Amino acid sequence: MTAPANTAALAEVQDLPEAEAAKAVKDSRPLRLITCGSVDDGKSTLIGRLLWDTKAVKEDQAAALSRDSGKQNDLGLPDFALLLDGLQAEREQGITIDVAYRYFSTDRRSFIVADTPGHEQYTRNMATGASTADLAVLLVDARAGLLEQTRRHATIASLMGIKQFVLAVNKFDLVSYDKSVFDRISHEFKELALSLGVRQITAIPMSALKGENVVYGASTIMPWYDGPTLVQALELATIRTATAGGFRLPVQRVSRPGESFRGYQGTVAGGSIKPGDSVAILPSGMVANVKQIVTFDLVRNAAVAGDAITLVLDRQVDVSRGDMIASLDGQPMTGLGFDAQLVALQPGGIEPGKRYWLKAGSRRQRVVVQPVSQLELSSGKWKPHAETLAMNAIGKVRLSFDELAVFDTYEQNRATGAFILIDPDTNNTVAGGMVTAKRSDLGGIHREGERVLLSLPADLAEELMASEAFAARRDDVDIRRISGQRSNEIFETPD
Ligand SMILES: Nc1nc2c(ncn2[C@@H]2O[C@H](COP(=O)(O)OP(=O)(O)OP(=O)(O)O)[C@@H](O)[C@H]2O)c(=O)[nH]1
Repeated sequence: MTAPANTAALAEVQDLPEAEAAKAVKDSRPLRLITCGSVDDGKSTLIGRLLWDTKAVKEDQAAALSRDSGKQNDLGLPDFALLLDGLQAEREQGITIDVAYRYFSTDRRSFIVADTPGHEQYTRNMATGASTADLAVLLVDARAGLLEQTRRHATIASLMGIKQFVLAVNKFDLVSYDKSVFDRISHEFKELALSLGVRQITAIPMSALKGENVVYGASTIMPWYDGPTLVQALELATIRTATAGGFRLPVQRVSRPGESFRGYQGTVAGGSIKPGDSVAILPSGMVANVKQIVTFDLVRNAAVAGDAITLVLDRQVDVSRGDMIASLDGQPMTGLGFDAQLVALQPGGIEPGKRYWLKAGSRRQRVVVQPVSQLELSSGKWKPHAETLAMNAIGKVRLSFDELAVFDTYEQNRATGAFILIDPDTNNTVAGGMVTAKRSDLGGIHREGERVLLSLPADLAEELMASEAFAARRDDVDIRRISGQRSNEIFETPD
């Protein structure tokens, strides 16, 4: 099929119901998507095709492509996958090995696509791409249907909070555009998606190579299909708002250029703030009001998520790098124990009971990880009592900290609910994960050298410190207050 001119395709897109079209036009933020699937399903070809047909390929790039490739496909078109070969290693090995971001746009919307690799050992890059995406395009080869790798990627994408999937049933030209193949694969996929809690699913039969149902429709070849093209599905997808909750500023730096000025710098990770608003400094729980919001060169009257700011408070408080400044209403969770889900990224896996470094934003803390269960990809079920989580395994774990940690759930805030684990022996990143809930542990008991450290809510800590029992143990027990938190609040926090 010869692709029609680009404008003709966009005219087709504009035939969408008015309300939907208005919604799509209004959204000026780019939609972020990932493409994933097994090796050779055609991801690179699909992205190349998207870039080509939306005219995102610059003329010089296009010329270079024709010159360079010498490899035209059987349709006499350039090999689109070559558009994506940014990395030398990729050319050498003929595979995609890192996350590459590409940009394209239509009249309706702009898009950022993360091309994530299909090889098993690169699950980590897939997780990286998925952590910021609004939508996942999962590719399958129409001849092969869903594979274990498709299931793994769909699972990671859903764990990363992606709620919209497009199933691209690719290479449809190789199955004679057979409707029954499409029905079977899309049915199987819908079952998988539903088991993952994903309800917004669009399955599209397509040929990335020939450009059918990617940007241009293919009604003459597949008259039985009356759904959207890939681009139409992307234009109508919703952009997930990263944060539903309150203001969050993970403090990256304390700025003290002179005696009279002290500001706390970082990038707003959620919500908004204006002068006069009350904030809590976590984990200490101290409270202050915002005096001034300063950016690179001006004083602002408000800041929102994504802004890099310096916050000046109205009083002297103890704030250091790694602390979180949050709105007083709707604070993040502070505690010593959290439930999380993670993906193990290194050959050694995750060892139960080992102390790792947890890095979340500007904060780095010691943590002990206890696997609770592991996802069995073939059945989609959680198997209890996981011991080690091997590489690529997806597990539910308990995180236990020595010192108070501050998190939102990933569901509520992707910036303040996500973390990576670092092996202190090798400095390798061994897992990427998301916090799912706070555990209602009542404080914690830890040993630091000869001394025992008891972390308790403020009221219990005070009670204990006043007791005679404690007076006798003063030399070997330290009591630490979990400030701002009282025991009844902890007991009432749902697990
Ligand atoms: N017939 C046909 N071939 C296709 C189609 N899409 C991709 N291919 C071919 O399938 C092969 C693999 O495509 P790629 O785009 O390199 O696959 P990939 O999934 O990106 O593979 P990796 O980068 O190795 O993960 C290439 O030879 C493509 O030309 C299609 O729709 N129809």
